[in-house]
Amino acid sequence: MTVARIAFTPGEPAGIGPDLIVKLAQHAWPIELVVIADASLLAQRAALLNLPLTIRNYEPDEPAVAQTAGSLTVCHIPLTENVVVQQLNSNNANYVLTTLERASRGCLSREFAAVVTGPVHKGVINQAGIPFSGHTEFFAQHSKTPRVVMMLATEGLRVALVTTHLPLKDVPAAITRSAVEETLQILHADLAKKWGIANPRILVCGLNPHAGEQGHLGREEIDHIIPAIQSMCEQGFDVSGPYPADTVFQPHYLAEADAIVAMYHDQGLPVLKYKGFGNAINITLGLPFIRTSVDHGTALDRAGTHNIDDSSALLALRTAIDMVNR
Ligand SMILES: NC(=O)c1ccc[n+]([C@@H]2O[C@H](COP(=O)([O-])OP(=O)(O)OC[C@H]3O[C@@H](n4cnc5c(N)ncnc54)[C@H](O)[C@@H]3O)[C@@H](O)[C@H]2O)c1
Ligand SMILES: N[C@H](C(=O)O)[C@H](O)COP(=O)(O)O
Repeated sequence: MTVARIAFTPGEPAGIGPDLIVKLAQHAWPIELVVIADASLLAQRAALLNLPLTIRNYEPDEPAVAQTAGSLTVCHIPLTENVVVQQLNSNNANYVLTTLERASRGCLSREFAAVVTGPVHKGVINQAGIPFSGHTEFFAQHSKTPRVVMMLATEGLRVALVTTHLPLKDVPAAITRSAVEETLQILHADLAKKWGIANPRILVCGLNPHAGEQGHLGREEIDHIIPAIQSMCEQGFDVSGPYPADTVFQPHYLAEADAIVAMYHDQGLPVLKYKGFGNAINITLGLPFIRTSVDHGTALDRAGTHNIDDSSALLALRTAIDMVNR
């Protein structure tokens, strides 16, 4: 049986991404885990954490081998400057983006079966003068995919977003009928393909308080969201709403739903993270490859300490492996 290769990008080098991959390396994996990062950074972080680590250079032309505990296969990308743990350095922003670009290129060429990402610091990349709003947008742009969907998932709840990293003032204009309908189509297709749910049931939030109160508290529901839902229903999809976002996250609604669609980041993700922070994953739907990620950020204050939770990273990797196998 051939062994799949999965790329891992640790993200911000001063944050907990390198710690997470050193911790993941303490397990054996049924795939070759190709870490796209500076090899000396990983060796230094393992030493700091006092964890065993043998680094093997990635050889793309050799057959992939399953990962043994205590080892990592590293596709070396050199840092621009040495890393001081917990200290952001905008001079390493290009390094971070080079790791993402290498992973994306490898996924598009099928060198890698999937990519799992650690957390990046969006602010420090922008501080370096490079416009960047997130992995989701980066991978969409790099793969020339016009629309992708950010979804976070934990036990008992999946939340997909119509808009991603957008200033709140720009959200209403982005809630168009086509944006909502395309999000629903991508979500429906990926729930079927990646989770094996034959006819997913999707509940859609409104944008305004009380889903617009019949137009008295905003018209986005009437003008855009309802027409998109109706169109999906006419095509035979099990989609309902718009529901007021403050009431839809109740057990009796969730019991009937495979996913909730929220209109913007902080409408849906606080609920998801309250329910499952640390035990959730972030997945980009609609990309031409599998991408999963942790549900948390760079946690700079905890980098290089033993005080981190690697549950989300473990779940992101296990989910990617399951999806590759499926
Ligand atoms: N996947 C990603 O790339 C991703 C996701 C979210 C946030 N971010 C970025 O991370 C940066 C910091 O964001 P933030 O401070 O809002 O969120 P954060 O998740 O980094 O930290 C929030 C709190 O949770 C704690 N925490 C986070 N992950 C933890 C873990 N694995 N174990 C133990 N404690 C953990 C932190 O110490 C902090 O107290 C921002 O630049 C943001 O854009 C990146
Ligand atoms: N929106 C994500 C979250 O809150 O967890 C996070 O910023 C990561 O986004 P990307 O996967 O696009 O980097």
